[in-house]
This record gives sequence, structure tokens and C-alpha cells, in this order.
Amino acid sequence: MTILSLRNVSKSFGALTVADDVSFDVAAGQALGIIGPNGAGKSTLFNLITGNLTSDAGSIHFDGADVTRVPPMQRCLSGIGRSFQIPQPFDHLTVFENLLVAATHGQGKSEHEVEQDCVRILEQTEMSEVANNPAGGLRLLQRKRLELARAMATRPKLLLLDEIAGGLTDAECTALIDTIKGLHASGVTIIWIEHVLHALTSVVERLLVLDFGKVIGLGDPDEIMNSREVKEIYLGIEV
Ligand SMILES: Nc1ncnc2c1ncn2[C@@H]1O[C@H](COP(=O)(O)OP(=O)(O)OP(=O)(O)O)[C@@H](O)[C@H]1O
Repeated sequence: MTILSLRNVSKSFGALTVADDVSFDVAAGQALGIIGPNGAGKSTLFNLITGNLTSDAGSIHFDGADVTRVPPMQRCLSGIGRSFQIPQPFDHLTVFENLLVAATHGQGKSEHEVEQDCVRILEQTEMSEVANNPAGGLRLLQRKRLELARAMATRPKLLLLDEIAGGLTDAECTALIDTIKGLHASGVTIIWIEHVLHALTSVVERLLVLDFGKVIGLGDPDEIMNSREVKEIYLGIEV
């Protein structure tokens, strides 16, 4: 079953086209990776899916409904959750309080109703031990995990991860990958933008390549990474 479908989606900022007739589907439960050079339009694509940007043309369907013109809050309530490239938790609040804020706003429920959910998400993201620590004092891996946890607290059916693996040591990256694999195994659909390719390809089943806002490749990660076009355009290798 398809959970997300983009059809001929386009977006320009003035003369700069950042999404150029983009079409693809994501099946429920699947993990899709998105790669492409800096400025290719990857984060813009996320903003179009979450509703933070509105497309100039084309349509976006999520979970059986046309969400093309639906505002971001409503898309979040319907099950689209995201992490941000630069984690910005409430530093003065504890980890648990940060989750409560995300869960009450993202699910439209009271603190009492979401408490158990937040405890479960802390376990899922291996953050239980630091639940009562202020977010401002967390190490980088923990800040990344909190970013994951905050996105999960909105109870997404579709989780969008924006460059979450950057800046970690190899061991920390492996630990984060395990957490993401756990979330994926629990059934959540994932779209993950990432420059750390070995992390991405160890999780995703399909890979989409974006260049100048255009989809230039979509398919099996091994085949995509070995394709001539990707080597030339994305990796800058002449073949
Ligand atoms: N609100 C905006 N107004 C004008 N231009 C923008 C806006 N947002 C993004 N852009 C431009 O659109 C292009 C695509 O940006 P985007 O952030 O989507 O790229 P990206 O593929 O995510 O890059 P990176 O890998 O560096 O994060 C860039 O040239 C960027 O400067």
C-alpha cells in the first residue's frame, strides 16, 4: 500500500527551480533514502511534504488524502513527523519535558494522555537514562537521539529524517543506526536525507537521487550507487 505519493511536484524561488516535476511513491513500512549534492533541493522536498512550503504545481497524497494544500500542523496530526538538520530542543527543559511538548502539540492531546507514550519512546530511542537531564547538557549523540524521540513523539506514520548522522564518531553512528533500524522495524515508514552514505544504505531499501531539483535516479541502493549518472553527477567521478 502506498502511504505517500508525489505527482509532478514543482517549486521555484524566483528563477531558481528547487523541485522540478518530482514524482515518486513510498510504500507503507518502507525506508527510502534521498541523496544529492548540496543545494539539490532535498530539504525543500521535505518542506513540501510537511507543508512548510507549498508547491507551485503538482499534488501530494498522504495516507489516502490529498494534502497538497493542507497546513503543516494538520499534516503533523495526520501522521507526518520530522527531525531537523540542526536539532533545536528546548535546552532548559528536561529530555522528558521536551518529549511531552512534542507529543501534546503533535498529537493534540493532554500531557496525561501522552505520558506513557513518551516513556515508551524514551526506551525506543535509548534515552531513558537521561530522561530528567536538561536537554542543553546532552552530548551530540544524545541530542540526535532526542531529535529522533521528539519526531517519534508526534506518533508519525511517516518519519522524515534530515541529515541526522552528521558529525558523529563511527561508534556513535553505528549506535544511531541501530536505533533507527529499531524504529523502522516497529513499522514506521521512513524517508531519510543523508550525506553519510554508509549509514543510509545500511537502513534503506530504496534510494532516490536529486540533482538541481530533479529526480535523476530511484531504485535499489546498490544499483543506484553504481550507476554511471550518479557517479558522474553526485560523486563527481568521471566514468
Ligand atoms: N526560502 C528560500 N528562499 C530562497 N531560496 C531558497 C529557500 N530555501 C532554499 N533555497 C535555495 O534552494 C536551493 C535548495 O536548497 P535545499 O536546502 O533544499 O538543498 P539541500 O539539497 O537540502 O542542500 P544541503 O545538502 O546543503 O542541505 C538552495 O540553492 C537554497 O539556497
